[in-house]
Amino acid sequence: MWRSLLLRGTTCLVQVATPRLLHQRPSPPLCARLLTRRPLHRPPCGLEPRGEGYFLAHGGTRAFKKDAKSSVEAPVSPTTITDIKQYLRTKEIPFHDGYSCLHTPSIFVEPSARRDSFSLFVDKTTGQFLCKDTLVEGSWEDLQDCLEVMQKEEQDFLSPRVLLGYPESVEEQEDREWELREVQRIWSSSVPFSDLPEDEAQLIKTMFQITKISNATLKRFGVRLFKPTKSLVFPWFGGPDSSLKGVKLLSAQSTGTDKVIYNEATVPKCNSYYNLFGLPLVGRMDAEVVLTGHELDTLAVSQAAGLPSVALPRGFSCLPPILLPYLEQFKRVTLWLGDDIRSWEASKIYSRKLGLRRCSLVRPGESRPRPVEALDRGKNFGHIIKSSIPAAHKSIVSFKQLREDVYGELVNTEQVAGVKWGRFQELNRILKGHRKGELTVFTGPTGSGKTTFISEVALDLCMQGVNTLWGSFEINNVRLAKIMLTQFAMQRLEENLEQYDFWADKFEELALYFMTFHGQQNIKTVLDTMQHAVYLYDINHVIIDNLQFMMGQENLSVDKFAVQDHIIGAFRKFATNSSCHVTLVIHPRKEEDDRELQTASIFGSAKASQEADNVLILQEKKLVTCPGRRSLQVTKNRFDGDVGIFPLDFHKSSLTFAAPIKGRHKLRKLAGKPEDDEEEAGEKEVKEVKKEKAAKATKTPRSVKKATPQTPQFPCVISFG
Ligand SMILES: Nc1ncnc2c1ncn2[C@@H]1O[C@H](COP(=O)(O)OP(=O)(O)OP(=O)(O)O)[C@@H](O)[C@H]1O
Repeated sequence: MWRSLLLRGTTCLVQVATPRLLHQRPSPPLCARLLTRRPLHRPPCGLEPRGEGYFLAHGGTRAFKKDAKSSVEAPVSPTTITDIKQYLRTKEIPFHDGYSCLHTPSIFVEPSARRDSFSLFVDKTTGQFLCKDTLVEGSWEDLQDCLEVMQKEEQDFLSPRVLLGYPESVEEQEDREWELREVQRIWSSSVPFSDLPEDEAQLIKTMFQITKISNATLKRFGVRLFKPTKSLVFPWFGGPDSSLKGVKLLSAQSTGTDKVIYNEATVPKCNSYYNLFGLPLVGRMDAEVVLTGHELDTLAVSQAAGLPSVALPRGFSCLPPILLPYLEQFKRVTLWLGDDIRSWEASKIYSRKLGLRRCSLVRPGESRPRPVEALDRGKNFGHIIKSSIPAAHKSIVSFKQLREDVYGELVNTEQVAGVKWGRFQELNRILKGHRKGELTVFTGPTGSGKTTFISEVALDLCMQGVNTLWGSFEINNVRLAKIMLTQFAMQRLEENLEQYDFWADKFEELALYFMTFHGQQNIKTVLDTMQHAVYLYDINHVIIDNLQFMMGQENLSVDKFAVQDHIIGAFRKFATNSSCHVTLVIHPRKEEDDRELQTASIFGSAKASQEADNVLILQEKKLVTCPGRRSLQVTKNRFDGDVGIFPLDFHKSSLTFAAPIKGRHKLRKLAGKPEDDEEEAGEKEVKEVKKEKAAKATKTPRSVKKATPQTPQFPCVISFG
């Protein structure tokens, strides 16, 4: 098969003979989402893969496939590090074995002009490559193609200008130009701190609780003030020419108490904002860095510890692999991402990406707050960084090594219980929260609303910063996204099309991804894709709707329930190993008209029910007084044993669920260990009846405002000018 690479500028096609591709297509690029200002008539796009685009850059400007939401496909030919090394050796390409990447000489720079002889980085996990000198990037297959061309044409380098995967549409070009203008406009109308009158500078510093950060530090990092919104402006300088690529604006809002809420906005939008703030100040020979979760923390570390420090672009919510090459030079990386359990968990996960042996982690605690607070409280930074814990852990540990972890769990019980739902207080009450690494099994009668309900449950978490991946095998991604968008906007957008762009723009900022599978799938392919997405997008929650779509490919000559057990076991293992929550939708094994479903209605064997941490059942009958009304029953909760059931009202126009109005229904909480209740959950005498507190939730109308993501990871929109 011949593969085409479009030659930019000359518009001619180069055809590259790649025998390897006779049997397989290269994996499509994993695309970033681009800021869009879409005219209303345009339909929602990009939920399904639309042909193949390549992820190659041109002249320092990234080319992105324009997708409204990211779709994730299975890596067609999962590349192993052994394959990559083998290939490079056969092509006689020298390489260094780095922490997360292999380093090779860039084939996009003339040999005589190479500043750094090893400036092309190949990700050891995915094979994605990036040339730091030219910013050309692409898949492993793209790189192989380039090498084949070079060899065939006996060249010793390729011009980066020849490579661009797909032509930019007029609209894309307009968007990019608009962004550039916007970045320039904000930057040029912002004022350096040193140009502000002293009292004004102090006032702003007080607002942001950074009174201890000196003007000199702010100046070194180029932080400015954007007066119209009283926002701090953090610049993104990048590329070989260190040009201005974007800006992040941080605004502070007082809550009346001594707490301050920060709102962030970036241009370009957060999903294509790849700034490691502080990077331009890192010297070529620096071997140590402190990685923080916020620009202000990086300022604090730099000032107080005198160490190089860089901040992740989206807080601790993700570490995009495309940034890994920039961290390769460091022999020691200290991760000091925040002061809570979520940032601590994230630092453990990111140290795997960065290479465990060079990473050490600052454990959050009373004496180790986040850096900007540590500066405020006069903490000893040298001591905190020195006492960070090596990420590489031994297989066997003593209680001495665990005691801090145990203490951390005891003092942070609320955080340990997981992320709280914003819309489902009853779930918070029973399950306490949504925790990493757990497996939830969810079932309900056919057509009862399982997909609709779990969609809102997952959306709610996603809005709290839980990076989410959907595997919807039954309904296609466009329909699923439509359901989610309706739930997000809490209204029928069909009747309010003029609001479509407003909600779609906000929805697009959620860290929400979709697998592009439809129909029967092989479990291994699905697990490979999930693994891939966890690495690329730091996914915390995967929803598989539903398990039956993995059964068809397995050998059903063996016992069907044994197959189901095997699949559930595989998801269980994935959840544990990847620290990722998996929610598995399963059709019930049997449905009888006059009985509610039970845990036993789902599983083939007791072994399988042990694998799940949580079992949730959407009940449709009998347990409630009104026929047709649904209830959500939790029949297993490994975290603390609480189980229970609560009624749900369905709002057809917004496709959302809510607790019914006070007094009409009662929340029933079943006492005892969940295992005891499994058989009798719906029939047993309810031992503990609680007055429904849901009134609180219903008193506050679920307004449009509530649907707006407010977390620091997903910035609110600030309008400029
Ligand atoms: N509580 C409810 N009351 C009435 N209709 C509902 C309710 N929940 C969902 N629906 C509607 O029922 C239809 C089926 O919903 P959904 O696809 O979520 O069910 P499901 O249980 O996932 O179906 P399946 O068993 O086929 O997987 C949809 O049109 C949805 O809007």
